[in-house]
Amino acid sequence: MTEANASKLIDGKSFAEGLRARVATAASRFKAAVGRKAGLAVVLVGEDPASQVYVRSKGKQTVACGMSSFEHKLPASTSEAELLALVAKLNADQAVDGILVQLPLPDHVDEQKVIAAISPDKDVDGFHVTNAGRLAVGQPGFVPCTPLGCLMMLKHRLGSLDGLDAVVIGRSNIVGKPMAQLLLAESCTVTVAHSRTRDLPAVVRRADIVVAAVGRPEMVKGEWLKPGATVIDVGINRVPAAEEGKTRLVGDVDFASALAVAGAITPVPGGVGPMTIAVLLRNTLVAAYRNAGVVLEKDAL
Ligand SMILES: Nc1nc2c(c(=O)[nH]1)N[C@@H](CN(C=O)c1ccc(C(=O)N[C@@H](CCC(=O)O)C(=O)O)cc1)CN2
Repeated sequence: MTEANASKLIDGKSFAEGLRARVATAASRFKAAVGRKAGLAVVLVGEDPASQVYVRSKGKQTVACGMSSFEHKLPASTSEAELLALVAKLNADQAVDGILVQLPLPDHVDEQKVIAAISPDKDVDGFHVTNAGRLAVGQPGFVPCTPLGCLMMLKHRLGSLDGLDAVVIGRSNIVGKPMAQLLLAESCTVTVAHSRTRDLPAVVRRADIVVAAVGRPEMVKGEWLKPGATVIDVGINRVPAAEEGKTRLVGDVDFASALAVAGAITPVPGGVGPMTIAVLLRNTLVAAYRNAGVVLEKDAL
């Protein structure tokens, strides 16, 4: 890669490392002030291989930052009632500041019901309708980790986002909608594009900021972009590799063609993904401070 292109990369891995270091400092201050570690409970139902990797990584990073990790691994046959009972137990547990139920859940469990059962003050995923509402009206709450990580990287790269045109491709509750809210709160002019959007390339070409969260491998092409645009690729898609039987990870953006046109871009892997877990740790610590009634230093995280 040329030096000019290398300078366009937004390195989520090293950004996440920096955030984790700040979380570790604030976690040790929390322990000194409150007399216990901040704690995160992660619940995994079933044996989805990717989810197992993410949950293991969450546990390891939680401990590495000086917080307590409580892992609950349940069989795929776990009933909705059993899962709801565990969530109720974790809601009442004083050692647990944050609760995360790894998604996706098996088909027989109603995801929305489970998310609704998590106390909004421990909902470090920011998926509860109360936190979605708080974000929509600009009240403090928990913001979903992936979009908050994207916003942190955008602000670090661009400074003020005031008045910029942003296009978010994808309208999921977990990424697209909260991402749009966050960009709106930064005074961007936001368009949310989706599968029914007419002439998507023309919509994308207007944007200073493109966030691709559509779940379709390499869909966004370089020729769609406004020259110099900042591109955040949320996609994590496993596709067949050139070598027989192997797979590789690609985003929702066609990286090679986009790199030639963009001003800045997140790679996959090593872009948005690592930030998702780092922001989870950040949210957990914020929850711990709030739940303990202790003030977290401004700009500590
Ligand atoms: N309850 C939740 N479930 C899920 C979430 C979430 O935020 N909350 N997000 C995703 C999965 N996820 C975290 O849970 C996650 C995905 C990807 C990464 C990551 O670091 N990806 C790497 C590549 C990893 C690989 O090689 O497969 C990267 O992009 O560099 C971290 C966390 C769905 N479920």
